[in-house]
Amino acid sequence: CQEAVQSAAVCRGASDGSAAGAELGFRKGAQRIRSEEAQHDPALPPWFASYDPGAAKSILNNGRTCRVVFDDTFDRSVLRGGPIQGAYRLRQLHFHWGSSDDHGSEHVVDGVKYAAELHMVHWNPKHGNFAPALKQRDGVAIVGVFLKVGKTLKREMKRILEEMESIKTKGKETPFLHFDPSILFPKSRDYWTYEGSFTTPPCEECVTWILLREPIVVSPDQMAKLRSLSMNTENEPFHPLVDNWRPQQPLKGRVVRASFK
Ligand SMILES: N/C(=N\S(N)(=O)=O)N1CCCC1
Ligand SMILES: [Zn+2]
Repeated sequence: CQEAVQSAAVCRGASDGSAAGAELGFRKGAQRIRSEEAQHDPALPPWFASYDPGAAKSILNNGRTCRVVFDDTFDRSVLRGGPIQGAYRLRQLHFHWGSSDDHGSEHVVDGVKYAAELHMVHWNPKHGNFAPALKQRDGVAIVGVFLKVGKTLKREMKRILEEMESIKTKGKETPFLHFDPSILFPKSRDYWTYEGSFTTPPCEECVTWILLREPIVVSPDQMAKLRSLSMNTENEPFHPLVDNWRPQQPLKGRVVRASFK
């Protein structure tokens, strides 16, 4: 079943798989980052997240990931600076992870696969709503954070992981209030950025990726908590929710910029 999760979600060119589609699809899917080839851009400013803890609403299992949802009806929790213009609203965060610690991230850096990857999805309110923003090249900005397994636990992940019990199966959702997700960020604000797409089909090419260089460290128990989720509903046979990552796509000549030397 995990294979189905992986293979069903490869981002290709146009849905008809045509050559033209392949050309158009050059932004699709997560990328392999080669730090040597990333171009340091000294003009790239720092990025800033100013999140209102009161914007947190709920946490859910949709059978593909665990997602925390935020109120994005006004500029309440926003991302600014970095490669984006203006303030993008935080809509949700979710994770991708593997069945073991040696894989799970959607981006790969110099051949390194991390155990998991956190995505914080923001959208550009100049496009009115989230749905129309998906049709725009400057519609969405996603901050990606790698999770590495180490000896220490990430205390700031505790609240999210404590909720795994109550969202064990697909379709479960529970209130999740007073949470500022900026506590999940690593110390360093160094990042890579490139113009890409969502990693799940139809892989809209509307995403400015802001991929943080420094991973956060979580404990083996914390990773096990994430892997304790199920893909199935409570009335279906058990299928562990693991390997919800997508195969990386070749960069195809796209430029990845680095905010650091
Ligand atoms: N694929 C996605 N995010 S991701 N994995 O590219 O960050 N999304 C699809 C709709 C909302 C977010
Ligand atoms: Zn994602």
